[in-house]
Amino acid sequence: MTAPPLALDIDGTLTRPDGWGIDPRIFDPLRDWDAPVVIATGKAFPYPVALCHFIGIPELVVAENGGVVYTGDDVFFTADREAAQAVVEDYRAAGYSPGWGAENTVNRWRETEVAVNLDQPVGPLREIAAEHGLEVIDTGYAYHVKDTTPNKGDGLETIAEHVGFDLEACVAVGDSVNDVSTFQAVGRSFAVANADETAKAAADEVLEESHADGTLAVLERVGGHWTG
Ligand SMILES: O=C(O)COP(=O)(O)O
Ligand SMILES: [Mg+2]
Repeated sequence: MTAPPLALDIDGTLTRPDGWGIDPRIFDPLRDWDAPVVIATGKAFPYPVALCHFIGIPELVVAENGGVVYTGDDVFFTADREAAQAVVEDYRAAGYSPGWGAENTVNRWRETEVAVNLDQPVGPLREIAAEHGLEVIDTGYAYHVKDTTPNKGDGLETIAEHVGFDLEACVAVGDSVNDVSTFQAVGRSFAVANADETAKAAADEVLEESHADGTLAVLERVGGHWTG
């Protein structure tokens, strides 16, 4: 009769109905959640750490699409940034730009991949990434130039092992292709209504509600009366 561990994406999943900014309604239920809460995101490491800090929950974090994993005790890096940086240098040499401005905070603390603004041409980016043996994923919030190996699901497994919770009991919510590995790693997965087709196809259930409304509906459903 206890609450299940949670694996939650940020953008598209904890966001306000207009898609941007954290919905403040998620703070109290997550702070009071009676089981581990893992924030699994494509965003750079400081963002989910800060989110946990401001919610007031232990820092259990998968960042950079699995490139950085934090168990609360140890940090694991499963890729390095150098290869992605080389792709971006070639992209620049071809006349393009990551599209964030010179002193951007999107990539400033990013350690294992590089993000490119969605308003930049993705065709040449994909071509150059492929030449370097890397991939480009589109989360609906940014293009991520990354090593093909890391993913959120493997990061979540690392955290579950260290913290000691059962992934089969874990409930995940997400909205995009970078959440598919999370969905595959857990016992029960939900895609919010605004999710992309890949995430919807991979989820056990597609919610009627969008963004944080979807996540709040899941918390309502599974909180406290979970039987596994
Ligand atoms: O960083 C992104 O592009 C998306 O972030 P998310 O994985 O928390 O949705
Ligand atoms: Mg997302």
